[in-house]
Amino acid sequence: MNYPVNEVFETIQGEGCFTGVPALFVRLQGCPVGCAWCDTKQTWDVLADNKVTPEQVITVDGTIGRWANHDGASLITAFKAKGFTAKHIVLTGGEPCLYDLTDITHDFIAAGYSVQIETSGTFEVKCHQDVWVTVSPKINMKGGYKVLEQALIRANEIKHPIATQNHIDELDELLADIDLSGKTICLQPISQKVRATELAMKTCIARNWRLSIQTHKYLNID
Ligand SMILES: C[S@@+](CC[C@H](N)C(=O)[O-])C[C@H]1O[C@@H](n2cnc3c(N)ncnc32)[C@H](O)[C@@H]1O
Ligand SMILES: Nc1nc2[nH]cc(C(=O)O)c2c(=O)[nH]1
Ligand code: SF4
Ligand SMILES: [Mg+2]
Repeated sequence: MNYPVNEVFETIQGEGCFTGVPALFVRLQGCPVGCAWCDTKQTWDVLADNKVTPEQVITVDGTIGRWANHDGASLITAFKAKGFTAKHIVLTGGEPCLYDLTDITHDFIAAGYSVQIETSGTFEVKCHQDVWVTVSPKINMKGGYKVLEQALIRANEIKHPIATQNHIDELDELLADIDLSGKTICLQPISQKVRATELAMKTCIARNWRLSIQTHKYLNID
């Protein structure tokens, strides 16, 4: 199956449980969710005018939202051609679960990579059973509670972006009926704001949750 790929790069995972792990990022183009504070707004629309060649997306984009079709095999070939050495692949976006990720995650795992998906939980998560699923729940968004609940049940990690106490209260309400055993909960301050970071730290200490700061933004790397 082909997927619209916006960019591919090797870096250090900056967020969540795998913070610090060398990783190959595969960012898929397309997201209809529309978070006001989204840091990758260029990935929202899949515009025919922005279609480029498959070779052109094997590098950082950052602003344009250009895309090209790839499948798992063509991406693995591209990783090798680039001399990438990371063994962990992060499928992000955009919203990667707009697409059925069964094929691509099977290809990556068969090739010996560990795989993580970053998703908003607004579409059903379809992937290999060994994939680490990070759900960053987008509450009251398109998709509805049933879909979000399915994603939260599948999640290995729930990484919630927060700015105010209201965001924490919403998360409490959302998680009230979910069995959280074996899942890690992280709070991630929105846009490195000082007050959000203080609130996240305070709440993580009180609840024994994990703080996820976007370390790549402090390091000025991709
Ligand atoms: C760009 S999203 C792509 C994956 C998927 N659409 C999602 O929302 O999880 C990757 C991660 O960045 C987080 N994120 C996006 N913009 C952010 C911001 N300004 N501050 C903190 N986290 C942000 C999202 O919540 C998500 O955890
Ligand atoms: N270094 C780095 N870590 C990340 N973790 C999640 C990211 C994302 O945009 O999904 C991201 C990203 O864009 N860069
Ligand atoms: S769901 Fe993810 S990619 Fe989509 S707008 Fe929200 S943060 Fe951005
Ligand atoms: Mg990012």
